[in-house]
Amino acid sequence: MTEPSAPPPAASVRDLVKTYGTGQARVTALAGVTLDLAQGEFTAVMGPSGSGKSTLMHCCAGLDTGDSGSVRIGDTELTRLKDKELTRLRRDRIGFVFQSFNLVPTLTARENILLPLAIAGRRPDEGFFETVVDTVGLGPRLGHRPNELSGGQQQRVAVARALVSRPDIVFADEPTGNLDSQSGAEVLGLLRRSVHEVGQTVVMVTHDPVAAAYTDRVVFLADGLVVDELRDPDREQVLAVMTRMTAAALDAGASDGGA
Ligand SMILES: Nc1ncnc2c1ncn2[C@@H]1O[C@H](COP(=O)(O)OP(=O)(O)OP(=O)(O)O)[C@@H](O)[C@H]1O
Repeated sequence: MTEPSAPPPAASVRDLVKTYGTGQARVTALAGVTLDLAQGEFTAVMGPSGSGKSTLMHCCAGLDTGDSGSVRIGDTELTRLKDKELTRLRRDRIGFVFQSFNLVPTLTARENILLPLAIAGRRPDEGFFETVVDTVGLGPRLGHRPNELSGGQQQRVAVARALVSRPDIVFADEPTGNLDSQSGAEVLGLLRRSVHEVGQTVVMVTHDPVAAAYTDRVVFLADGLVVDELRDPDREQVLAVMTRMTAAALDAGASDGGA
């Protein structure tokens, strides 16, 4: 008899290297990242500007490819997929939330939420649609167009759109970057509920220690490598790691300058 095995990670990255440019303009964005993202967990990716956060997220989401190493979504190895298969994987198994909402201005909130399913030719599961709309708290505003909604409400529509197809993993790139703190808290609370109540896997890039404190785990990048992580973080712990990383970068800069 075989033992029941633990579920595979929602995403796993092995020795991922990504460079941009050539010659003197060559930049190493990812220098060999290895990382597992567990199913049903809310993970934040943090690190200084230029540390590789967006590149890592884009490679994990099949929007960009590394030079070497591997990226899996579940047990699908992305580097082996042809363009069409990658497009289908992004459409069917991945959800996105962007800093700038990216809603279609001529469609209502309801139509925006259902758009990815319509594009995929899938019928919405009415029960789950209601659950998502309840969780997002948009009921009376579903008939409104984006320009009739506040920034926070627009981002909640974008989160609902990412959740409604029940993707294997949702990638959120600074989802609260354009929001005031109250609206940001609503969006973060929503993402956290989607993880803890619906079992969604969410990965979020953020610069904000308050946002990171909503997550189960924070992974810190510096110079294209994972350098630290925290479990069940609070804001002070996140700030302490960020301060330590800034001091280490200043030290390294000072010794480079002295060399
Ligand atoms: N298309 C590109 N062409 C050239 N260099 C790039 C490109 N995209 C990213 N880079 C470089 O790769 C490195 C990592 O960039 P990336 O955007 O992943 O960092 P980040 O941590 O997301 O930064 P930020 O917090 O400022 O958004 C940086 O040095 C950046 O300048």
